[in-house]
Amino acid sequence: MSHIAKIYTDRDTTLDPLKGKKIAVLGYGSQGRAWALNLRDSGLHVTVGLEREGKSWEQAKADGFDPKKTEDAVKDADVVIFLVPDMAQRLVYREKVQPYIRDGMDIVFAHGFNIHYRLIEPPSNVDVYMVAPKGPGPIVREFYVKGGGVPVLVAVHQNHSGKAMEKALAIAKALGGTRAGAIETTFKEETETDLIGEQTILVGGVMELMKAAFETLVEMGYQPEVAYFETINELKMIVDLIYDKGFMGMLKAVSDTAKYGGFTVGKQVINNETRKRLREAAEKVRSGKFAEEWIEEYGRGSPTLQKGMEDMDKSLEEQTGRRLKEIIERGKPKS
Ligand SMILES: NC(=O)c1ccc[n+]([C@@H]2O[C@H](COP(=O)([O-])OP(=O)(O)OC[C@H]3O[C@@H](n4cnc5c(N)ncnc54)[C@H](O)[C@@H]3O)[C@@H](O)[C@H]2O)c1
Ligand SMILES: CC(C)(O)[C@@H](O)C(=O)O
Ligand SMILES: [Mg+2]
Ligand SMILES: [Mg+2]
Repeated sequence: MSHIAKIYTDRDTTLDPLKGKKIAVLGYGSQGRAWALNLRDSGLHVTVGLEREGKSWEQAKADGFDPKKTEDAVKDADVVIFLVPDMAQRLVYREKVQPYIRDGMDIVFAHGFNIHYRLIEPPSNVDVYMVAPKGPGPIVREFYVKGGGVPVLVAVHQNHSGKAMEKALAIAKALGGTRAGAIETTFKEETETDLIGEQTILVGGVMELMKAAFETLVEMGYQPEVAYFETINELKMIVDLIYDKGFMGMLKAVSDTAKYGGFTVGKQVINNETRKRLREAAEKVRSGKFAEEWIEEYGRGSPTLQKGMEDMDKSLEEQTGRRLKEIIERGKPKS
């Protein structure tokens, strides 16, 4: 199969389609704060819309915004960006956005969940598009401030104006995304790959593999501090090498003993059985069954999510990490 993705960079993009437009950023959390700050620093007109006064409201004010109630930010806006949690978007849309939709408004997402699974179905007289950063919100901000940018995916669901992709690319540019690159995709591809990625590797897979390795060493009687540095702290350095220089660059930096053990034992730990389960998890996303399960869990007050957070907070690995924080901080490069 030969396919080359369409990738846009700063050279192919302009902020013009959004200049002078009023942009409402709904939510001021992980992505909301990064988007509001990056878009404002790129010269766009941003208003932060929030449900109520509280932590986000205070943070937005501290960052120099004058936050408004969601509906007030929306009433005035040309472009409405959904950066509240995925599960909260449907209600915010129904109660605070839908009543104020005007012809030619833009509805924008950072992840396709609510459109792909039809939880939000905007009318046909608006543009619906997505700019999905391939990285956590604080990194989207950090890279931008340091002159770089986190790569993004861009997609158009509804192109009422005929200019939806140009506007998606303008947001991608203002976010810093096109300093790296913006890959064109669909809501379906972004939604499914994002969920599969975060479950099987980025969040779920990495966390469980680190925990399993740490707990195995501790069960065998090794010191938790030694186990922490071995199975959790050093992973960043290995991943950074892969990030900077690819797998070959990483392999060249580790010993032959590590290469040989890695090639042989890695495949025994992550074996065909693991790949089968990875595929099953991916199919569960693709069939919509995961979305159904998550919506149901959220409807019950997210008990599993809350327990996961509580258990992790109390875990020996997290406690050990906290105890070693001073040492880890002291060792970090200073520039
Ligand atoms: N977190 C990430 O790094 C990341 C990366 C890529 C895409 N996304 C997508 O960005 C969007 C926002 O995710 P996030 O992780 O930044 O969100 P978040 O959990 O950090 O959002 C918190 C913000 O939403 C507000 N909020 C919380 N509950 C709410 C409710 N019930 N109703 C209205 N507002 C509420 C909070 O006050 C806060 O301002 C999602 O679509 C997500 O999939 C997130
Ligand atoms: C940062 C991630 C994991 O890539 C994002 O997809 C999220 O949902 O937070
Ligand atoms: Mg995600
Ligand atoms: Mg993601």
